[in-house]
Amino acid sequence: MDEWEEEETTATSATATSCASSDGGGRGSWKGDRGDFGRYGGSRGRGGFRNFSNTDGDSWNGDADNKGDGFSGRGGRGRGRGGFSSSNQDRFSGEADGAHENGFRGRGRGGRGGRGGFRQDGDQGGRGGFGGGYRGKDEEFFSAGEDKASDRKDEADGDKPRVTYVPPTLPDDEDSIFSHYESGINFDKYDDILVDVSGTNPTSAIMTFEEAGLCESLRNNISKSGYVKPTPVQKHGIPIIFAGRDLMACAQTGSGKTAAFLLPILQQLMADGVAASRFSEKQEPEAVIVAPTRELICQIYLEARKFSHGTCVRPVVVYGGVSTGHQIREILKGCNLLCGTPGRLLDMIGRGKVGLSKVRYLVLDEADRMLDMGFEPDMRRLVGAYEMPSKDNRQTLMFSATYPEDIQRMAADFLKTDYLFLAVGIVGGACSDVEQTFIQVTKFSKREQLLDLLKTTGKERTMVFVETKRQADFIAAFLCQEKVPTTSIHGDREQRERELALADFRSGKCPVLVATSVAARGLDIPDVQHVVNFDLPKDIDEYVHRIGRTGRCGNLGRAVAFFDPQVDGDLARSLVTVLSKAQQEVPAWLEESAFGTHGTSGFNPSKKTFGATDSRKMTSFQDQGGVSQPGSQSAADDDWE
Ligand SMILES: Nc1ncnc2c1ncn2[C@@H]1O[C@H](COP(=O)(O)OP(=O)(O)OP(=O)(O)O)[C@@H](O)[C@H]1O
Repeated sequence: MDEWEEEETTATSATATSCASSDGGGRGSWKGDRGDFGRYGGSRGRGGFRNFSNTDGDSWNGDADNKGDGFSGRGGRGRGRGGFSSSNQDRFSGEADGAHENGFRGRGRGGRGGRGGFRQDGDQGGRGGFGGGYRGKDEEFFSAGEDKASDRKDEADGDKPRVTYVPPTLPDDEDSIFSHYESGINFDKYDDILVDVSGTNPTSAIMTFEEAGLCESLRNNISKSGYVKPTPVQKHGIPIIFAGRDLMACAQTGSGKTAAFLLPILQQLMADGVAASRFSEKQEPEAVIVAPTRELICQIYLEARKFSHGTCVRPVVVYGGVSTGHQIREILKGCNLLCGTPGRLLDMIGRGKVGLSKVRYLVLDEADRMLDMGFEPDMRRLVGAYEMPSKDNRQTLMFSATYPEDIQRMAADFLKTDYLFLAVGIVGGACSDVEQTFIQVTKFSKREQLLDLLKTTGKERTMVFVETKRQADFIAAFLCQEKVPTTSIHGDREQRERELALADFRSGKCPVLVATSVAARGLDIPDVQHVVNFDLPKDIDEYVHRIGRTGRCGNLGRAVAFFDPQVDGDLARSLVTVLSKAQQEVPAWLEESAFGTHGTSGFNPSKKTFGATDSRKMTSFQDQGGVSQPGSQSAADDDWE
């Protein structure tokens, strides 16, 4: 066996993930009201909530056959030397006998950590070199695997569980590849959105896909995907990329940013006759795309696979929680466009399976997230990696719906000085197709309010966002107990559980998905009619991304937020700003909470960077009322603010 080869388990051996099953051992108890989960663990060595599925039916049958099942079993006992901290300020000590962030008390052993401490997914965590460990709220469990010697030592020692999960083989019939949901009644209203391109010598927009001069296979794939005309970010973004310019693009959630970068990249690779070759032990992709979460990068990969269908360009995806050996074998079949989460991508580079010398395009999706404190070091490692062309010798493309000013300034380090800034609509603004409602609550009334709400939504797909992984498990368990078919996704779940949870949600088997911020960005799930912010996030951008899981591609959506004045007061001003910029009614009580009893006269919306535009400009577009015309482009450095 090669160093990376390992025995694998396939998806067929995955345990169930949603609404209660019974393979968890059957000894523990779930004490619902106070969040005391007792021995709420599940399977060996993970200490997490996992037997949460009723594969036979829709609702969780908490009283009878599952009594004692599901929420028990043996939790993980970390024995790593490191620690685990997240932005939730929780801390897991590897010595703590399973009492990790979620407060689950595991029994028995399992999940022994290496140096990275808590190591949910084995081969991603705790390697030497970068120190490893869990980094950031609910996201990548990371290691970059530079220290191969210590990797091998870990593996040889059997000092860490090996990730053996191999995702199910993707269906390769055209119906599956090109399945899509319909754009909504407001799709044409995209054309009314103000667009601004700033920077020197901006390019002209295209109005149709025909004008883009795409090759036939790409045109066919676009049409099989149901795309008739480009969205504004595509109209402007595609020619900018064709012109070889670096780009920082901001457009509202669900407005087609993925195709805006994939189509021109694929077109240019095809035009240049790039073709995958399996005759190399080290693959050299021409394009590298990074995104912050596993599910999002998989989705981007599926889009790339769809658009490159029937061509010689081969996309590959790498992300944590999945067998490394499996992913290396996929890479070695040929790789022109590599999609990856940062930790696993750096790992593959460190292992010498991926070379960067041919990289022409580097794409950061959810760029503001990729450059914030959690991922910035990885991004700097990536651009500084051996053979990675300098920024002058590659095209760097950044996309997001939000761009805080400080992040924009830092992003400039990664871009050529003459990059273009594309703003479609209000930078950082919420999608106006999402109707936002706020309900004032107290901490103790939230669960009942949620239940009442879900009774009115019936089987419509609803995402319920909470702040912590423990809360996600707790609320999901509570809903299941109340016979609401529910599943959950968060960073403590194994990858196969995360994938199954999403699949159950997509299929409608579990129409309610309780999620942490791991699902806040980018996920494009058809027919999500509702988003509930059970807990509001601390950050307004996070709120904008969360509610953007509904109301996508011209469809209408609804977002309900529980506002607890004791906890959420700091967010009130930003919320008022988001609501008013999305032309939605601001409840008087929220305004009062934001500005006191004296009303809003003379207020300066949000101390935060919301509403920022191209940071190279000094004032804000919104604050000046905006002078750009729909679909217009400002000339170089036009003072459109
Ligand atoms: N021109 C188009 N015509 C029809 N549908 C489109 C078009 N462009 C994109 N879509 C579809 O719109 C949906 C949203 O696109 P996408 O996921 O790229 O949005 P996004 O802007 O990246 O959102 P987010 O900010 O949440 O990441 C997808 O289902 C995509 O296939």
